[in-house]
Amino acid sequence: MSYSRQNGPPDVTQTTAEGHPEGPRDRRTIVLMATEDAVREALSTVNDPEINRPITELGMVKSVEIGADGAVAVTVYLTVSGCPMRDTITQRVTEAVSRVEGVTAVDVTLDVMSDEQRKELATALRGGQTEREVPFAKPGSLTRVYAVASGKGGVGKSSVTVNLAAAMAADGLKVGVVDADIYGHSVPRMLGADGRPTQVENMIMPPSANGVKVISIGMFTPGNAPVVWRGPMLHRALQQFLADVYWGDLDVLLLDLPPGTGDIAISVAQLVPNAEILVVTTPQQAAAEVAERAGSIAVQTHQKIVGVVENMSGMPCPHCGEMVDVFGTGGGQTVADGLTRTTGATVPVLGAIPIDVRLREGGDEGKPVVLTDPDSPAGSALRAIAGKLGGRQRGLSGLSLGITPRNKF
Ligand SMILES: Nc1ncnc2c1ncn2[C@@H]1O[C@H](COP(=O)(O)OP(=O)(O)OP(=O)(O)O)[C@@H](O)[C@H]1O
Repeated sequence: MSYSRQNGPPDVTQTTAEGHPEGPRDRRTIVLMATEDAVREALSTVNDPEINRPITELGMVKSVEIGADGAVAVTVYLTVSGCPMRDTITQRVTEAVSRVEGVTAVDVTLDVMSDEQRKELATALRGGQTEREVPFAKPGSLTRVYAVASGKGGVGKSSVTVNLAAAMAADGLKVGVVDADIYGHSVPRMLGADGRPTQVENMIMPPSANGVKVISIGMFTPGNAPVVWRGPMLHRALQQFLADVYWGDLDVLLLDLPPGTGDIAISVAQLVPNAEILVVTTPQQAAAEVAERAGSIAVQTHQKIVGVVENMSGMPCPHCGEMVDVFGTGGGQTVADGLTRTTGATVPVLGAIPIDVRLREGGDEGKPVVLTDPDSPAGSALRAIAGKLGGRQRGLSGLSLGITPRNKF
């Protein structure tokens, strides 16, 4: 169809009926033509899958060209070459642009950011800060940080961490997990996070699974190689996980600590002094004594203990349903009472989780029981604890209230 000057350029986005020399009843359709503004607006609805912010804000749209036939060519910058999200980004861009009126075809070309562009992006993601700093330790931080500790290994600390994280994310909170159990990292598998983190300059994009962002040393070691690191290296790794990972605005960050009272617990206290300690123990008295020792490190580091979780608290007999106290009873309360005495602040038992085969299976398969079987005894106990921790008020201490004192005249 051709257009007279009178009708204007063919960038009109509506169909009209108007007068025509051949008679008023002749109905003409003006070809719908996409505008660059409309295409860019559509692109602003496309989030980068890892950073979770619009690609337009991240400087990822290199160019937009619209042909006379309505075919749109978009060139998108990837943050790194071989970005694992390239297909997702292409698909999202194609879908968003195809929805713009007048677009007849979409062609997406991928380019890669220069070092300079990556630096700018990393600085922008740090909120303009070029220096590395731990965002959760800043006075205005609204993220609640829980360091999950235990005395002995194998008491279910990682299982508890992963399930609490998944339950809070299912409740709509933005949740991250740092697998700080450097020697026994198991969180990614338990959460089903098998992706590798992408790096933009020295900023790391954490993979996410079941709505939870997660970072682990296991994502940086080849295969199942053991990590043989000493204190200062562990400290640097933890600092990187906290300062160099792009977490975005989290409601809750959970740190899965190694068992015992080692270097990492002290590093956590230095790097995130506002982290609150969550102690996991079994009902066994011997385990409780060690757990109490691990918890009481909080006295030296001046950290708060948010509570105790008793895991493996009995097992329902598969034949009669009666609870069998495989690991004895009372360990959780013993730890809570002991820590209350040591710290002088009330330390509650937040809940007791029974032994449940589904919890173990969920961990092996990367499907947390709180999601697959939320009403199972273990699932509902974990969800109740998550509700207590996730529902707590964010701290306001040290926050600017945005009040400007009035001048006195
Ligand atoms: N309540 C439970 N019911 C059944 N199995 C459980 C329960 N809690 C944990 N497990 C299983 O016990 C094993 C140890 O759990 P997990 O790895 O979470 O412990 P951990 O304290 O983090 O150990 P470590 O610190 O040594 O890594 C896992 O196989 C896990 O699936």
